[in-house]
Amino acid sequence: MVRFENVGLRYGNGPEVLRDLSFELAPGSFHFLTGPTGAGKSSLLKLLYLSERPSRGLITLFGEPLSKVPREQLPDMRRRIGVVFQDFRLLDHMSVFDNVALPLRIAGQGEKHTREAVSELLEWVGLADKLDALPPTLSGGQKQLVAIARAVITSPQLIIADEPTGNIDRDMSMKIMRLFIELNKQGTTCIVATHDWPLIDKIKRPMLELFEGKLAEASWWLKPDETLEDPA
Ligand SMILES: Nc1ncnc2c1ncn2[C@@H]1O[C@H](COP(=O)(O)OP(=O)(O)OP(=O)(O)O)[C@@H](O)[C@H]1O
Repeated sequence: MVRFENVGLRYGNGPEVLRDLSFELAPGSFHFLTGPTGAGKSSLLKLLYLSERPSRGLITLFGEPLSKVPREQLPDMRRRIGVVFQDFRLLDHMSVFDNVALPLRIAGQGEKHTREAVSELLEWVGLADKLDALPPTLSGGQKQLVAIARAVITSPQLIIADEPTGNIDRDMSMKIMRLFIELNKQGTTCIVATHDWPLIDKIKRPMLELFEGKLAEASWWLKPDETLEDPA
């Protein structure tokens, strides 16, 4: 699904903020991405959702080396990726319904299909009663649920979340993580950047750990005999 080979990233003429990254995310896997502030987590995710290009090394996404994908095909590739941000990035002047519908409308889907898909997803995240609400009237957790519904409405193969539970209370954080786990069980590959150690500890999934732009040698991985349990 994703392969990095000796990838480095620098912004402009600055120093490399990511160095010698080599790893693979198998189709259907779930990984946490951790590391201290400034270690490069968001930068690594930007490479994954095609918002930055590597300064060196090779990234292969969906089996295709990115350096060989023509620029005009990048939007198609981007549509196979759902992204969730810590600050939600909802459009405040649009209703919850319209925010979630937006990716389908941009893709030119018919209104009947869009209505059905949006209703189903808002039911799934537990916001069926908030269709007409404007984002500023929602709690942080509810905004994140809307952002997740919007991220998955195009049925992406890869979900990328950058600190999705930052500033969200514990119960809602668990609910959000359960949604990612449900998506993963349906086959979506997930990578979730977080500092939330209690969540990581509870959910027990493989982890990529960044320190000063490099992957730690001793990232913690599930032992082969350790069973994955659903969070309580
Ligand atoms: N657009 C940019 N231009 C220049 N430097 C940047 C840019 N974005 C990030 N950086 C630098 O890259 C390094 C890694 O930043 P990044 O945001 O990827 O870290 P992070 O691990 O996500 O941090 P945090 O946990 O605080 O969000 C930092 O030194 C940061 O200053």
